[in-house]
Order: sequence, then structure tokens, then C-alpha cells
Amino acid sequence: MASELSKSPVPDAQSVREQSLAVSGLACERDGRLLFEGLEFTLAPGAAVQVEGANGAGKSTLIRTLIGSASDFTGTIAWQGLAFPRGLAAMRASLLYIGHYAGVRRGLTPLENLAWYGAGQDDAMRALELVGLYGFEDVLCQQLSAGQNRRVALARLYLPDSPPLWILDEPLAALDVTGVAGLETQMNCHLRRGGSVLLTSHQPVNIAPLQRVNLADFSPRMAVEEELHRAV
Ligand SMILES: Nc1ncnc2c1ncn2[C@@H]1O[C@H](COP(=O)(O)OP(=O)(O)OP(=O)(O)O)[C@@H](O)[C@H]1O
Repeated sequence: MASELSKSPVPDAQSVREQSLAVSGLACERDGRLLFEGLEFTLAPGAAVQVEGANGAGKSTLIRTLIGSASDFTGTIAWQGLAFPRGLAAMRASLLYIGHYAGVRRGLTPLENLAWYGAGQDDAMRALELVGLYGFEDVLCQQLSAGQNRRVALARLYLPDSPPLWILDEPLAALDVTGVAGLETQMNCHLRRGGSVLLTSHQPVNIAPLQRVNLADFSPRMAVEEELHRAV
């Protein structure tokens, strides 16, 4: 099955439209604690952003904010030049989001999970084969391993008509070496076709072009430390 993972299908060019996500002066606070402030980056067509940061730095909070699940932020998030909340609906229409907990329904099989997302039988079978789950398509997800469940979630990236903007929270979590390589191949293919990827990961990701955004560079603690350093 290892060889199957490296055979990456080409995403439908028709589905990869012009897009751009721009974040400017973004700050998020949770539980009375400022996680980051002054965050700036742009995600252009054909490019990727990797959000880095220590546990609790605010990576998932940022992602929930970017997909519109959290609206308590200051600063600007804009999709194709239209600031949230006005640009949110158009952004969501172009979005494929896979969260930290992957969104796999454990009482369903992998095939049923993809059907729930609207995939036809043939497309779903092909996607599951490409993520190395051939032979497991009818097994309940609650009986699959953590890595296999992650692969069920990631199979959505291998379906035809995949949206152009991929936002993925810890997509490499629980994957083995072959799984990571296969996912990197698929993300690179998506980028080459003009799609874009924003992901969080605690480990290096071999995709290009890649901009790395470290939340530590935008933490208020860092600003205080720099101030102290200048004062010495
Ligand atoms: N709804 C919430 N209510 C209160 N605190 C929250 C909430 N959501 C997040 N936090 C806090 O915000 C901080 C950042 O959490 P977040 O999940 O964004 O971190 P992370 O960088 O993704 O961490 P990890 O690498 O461990 O997944 C944590 O201290 C967390 O407890």
C-alpha cells in the first residue's frame, strides 16, 4: 500500500480558483490571556503557510478564528479583499477544513464518512485507496487505529472537486512516515494547481512554497522581553 500513497491524483483545475486570505494586525485573547497580537500574513494562490508555536500558543484558536468559528478577535481577516464578517461566506464556499479532532464519525465506516461529505462510491473508494485504507472501507472507524482514522479524515483531500483553500489543524498527527510523505505529495500537487494550504504542525513539512509563521513572534510576552532587553 506504500506505493499507493505516492500516487497522487491531480486536483480538478476547475475547482482551484483564485483566492487570497489576508491577516492584518490580528490579536486573540482567551480566558483573559492575550495569545498573540499584531499577526500579519497573506496566503496567496499556490502558496502555503505553516503556523508554528508551542503547546497553548494559540494555533488552533487562530484556525478557529480564520474559519469563522470564533469571532472574538481584533484586527482584520479578509478573503479576496473582503473583510470578515462580509468575506466569510465566500471564504467558506472555497474552504476545506480538517480540524484537530479530524471530524471522523466513529460509528460510521470510512466509506460512509466520505459519503456523508457528499462523495460518490467510486470517488470515495479511490480516495481511500490512495490514503492506504483499501480493505478497511467497510470497517467501523471506532475499530480503526488513530493513524487510520486520521487517514479517513485526510481522504477528503483526495476527492475530485476539492475546494481551493485547505485549512488543516495538525494534519500530520498520528501519521507514519509513509502517510506523511503521501500527504506532502498531495499538498504539493494542490499548490502546483494554484490551491493554497494553511496548516499547523509541530514537525517540519516538506511542501513549497512555504511561509512559516511562528506565533512566538507575535506573543505579548515576546514584546515585553524585547522591551526589557532594550532597557538593559
Ligand atoms: N474556549 C476557550 N476558553 C478558554 N480558554 C481557551 C479556549 N480555547 C482555547 N483556550 C486557551 O487558549 C490557549 C491556546 O489554545 P490553543 O488550543 O489555541 O493552542 P495550540 O497552540 O493549538 O496548542 P497545542 O499545540 O497544544 O494544540 C490555551 O491556553 C487554551 O487553554
